[in-house]
Amino acid sequence: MNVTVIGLGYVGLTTAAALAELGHCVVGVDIDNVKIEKLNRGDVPVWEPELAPLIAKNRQAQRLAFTTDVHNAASQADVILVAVGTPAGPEGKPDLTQLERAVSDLTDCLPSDALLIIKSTVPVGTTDQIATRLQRDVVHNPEFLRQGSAVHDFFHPDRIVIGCESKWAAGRMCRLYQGITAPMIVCDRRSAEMIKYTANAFLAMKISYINMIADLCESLDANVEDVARGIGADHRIGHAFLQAGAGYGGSCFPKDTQALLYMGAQTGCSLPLVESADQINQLRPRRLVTKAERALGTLSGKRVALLGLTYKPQTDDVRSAPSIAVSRMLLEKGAEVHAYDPRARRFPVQQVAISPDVDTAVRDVDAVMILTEWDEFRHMDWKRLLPTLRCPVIIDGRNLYRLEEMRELGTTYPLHYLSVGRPEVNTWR
Ligand SMILES: NC(=O)C1=CN([C@@H]2O[C@H](COP(=O)(O)OP(=O)(O)OC[C@H]3O[C@@H](n4cnc5c(N)ncnc54)[C@H](O)[C@@H]3O)[C@@H](O)[C@H]2O)C=CC1
Ligand SMILES: O=C(O)[C@H]1O[C@H](OP(=O)(O)OP(=O)(O)OC[C@H]2O[C@@H](n3ccc(=O)[nH]c3=O)[C@H](O)[C@@H]2O)[C@H](O)[C@@H](O)[C@@H]1O
Repeated sequence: MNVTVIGLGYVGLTTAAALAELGHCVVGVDIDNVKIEKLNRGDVPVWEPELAPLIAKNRQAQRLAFTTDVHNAASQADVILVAVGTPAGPEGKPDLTQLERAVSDLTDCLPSDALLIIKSTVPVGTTDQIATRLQRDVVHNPEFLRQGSAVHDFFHPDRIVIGCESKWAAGRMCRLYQGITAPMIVCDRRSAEMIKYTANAFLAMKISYINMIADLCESLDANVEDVARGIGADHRIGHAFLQAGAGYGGSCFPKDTQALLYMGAQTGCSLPLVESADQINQLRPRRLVTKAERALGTLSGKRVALLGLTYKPQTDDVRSAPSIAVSRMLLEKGAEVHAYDPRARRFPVQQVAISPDVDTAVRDVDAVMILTEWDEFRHMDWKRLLPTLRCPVIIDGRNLYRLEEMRELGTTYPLHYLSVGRPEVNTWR
């Protein structure tokens, strides 16, 4: 089929390349000239594992092309997917400006037999409104891929959700995804929109739940990792998303939980579980900064190195990353902040001094704070690094190291190791 994908961010670009790999003839459209020029030169504007070779392969096979010309691309299409951004606006209300523009750009070039699919995460009722406006069946097909494993997730989804009103649309969706083995959940458009928010909020609740329990573990001298292992073994709970730490970031969990709360407020329906998940998450950065303050007495005049700026490993994305709130708080308390991340781009807090490597970042600092679980940090040689620190304080916001390992290290190299929901190791003072 001829497919047009509008909006080439993490989702749109991955979807375009993966649909081409399935054998479709795909044109990716974006309003960002620079992005399209880059793609047409063979560069990939975002870093996502497996994506660059997939794009190169399908461009070479002439199944994938990029343009800013939506009219030309859409007029040939059997299927048009919209994957533009839907960021949070004031009070958590989703900002649909990009979507509105994409839909109006399409109104005068949409072939009568083309299927329009909204893939962006949108408030319940949005796809219905677009269908009414365009007077045709429009599908809502939410995306569940994760950054860092987007290509893998596209080809191995747990399910494909199709919100539509006609058998014709559902049939075309089956053809679009032919080659992918996954249960198809066909439902109405509003329920499909609701599934997306409900799934993200549930995962966010799981993380906040274990973070809440981690805080209690600290007060009661228990170990949250053992607790997570113990509860996760119950298949009704499961092991996934029980990693306590700095809290969730990224462009989706924070904005989608807030969007759900906004929808609740609009309809007079309170959502206390989601509200608590959000509140608990917002307090995670403060909790880590307080640990640093406790270990050092004061943060004023102290130098702190942040290891990891992205909201999770295997991505270059820093949107709503815990590192942003942590660095702002440290700076407010008078600390000097240095940071290293293997991939992060455009960190928004200007006063943070970005170092080219770990060695430079941690030299002469009063504390090291780990915020992203990059493999590089997991395998660091602390025996070599600890003597280069001014104070041997490690605040591990992602529980990267085993406590026995740190206790053993502490017998030869005095240190103060503070992690999340686990007993401290202190052989320093
Ligand atoms: N990032 C993720 O992992 C996931 C995101 N989602 C949802 O997918 C949607 C897209 O997310 P991302 O890919 O992260 O967005 P993004 O912000 O990375 O990219 C959006 C792209 O759309 C382009 N764009 C904006 N207006 C346009 C227009 N009128 N015509 C053509 N292009 C236009 C922008 O230039 C940008 O390249 C959002 O609704 C998000 O909530 C869903 C699942 C996963
Ligand atoms: O709607 C979206 O955008 C996507 O949001 C998440 O994907 P993503 O944000 O890319 O990454 P996750 O792996 O879910 O991690 C999100 C955040 O939660 C944190 N997290 C995750 C798991 C965990 O156990 N503990 C924890 O703190 C991560 O560090 C990260 O900051 C969902 O997992 C995807 O299914 C969804 O499509």
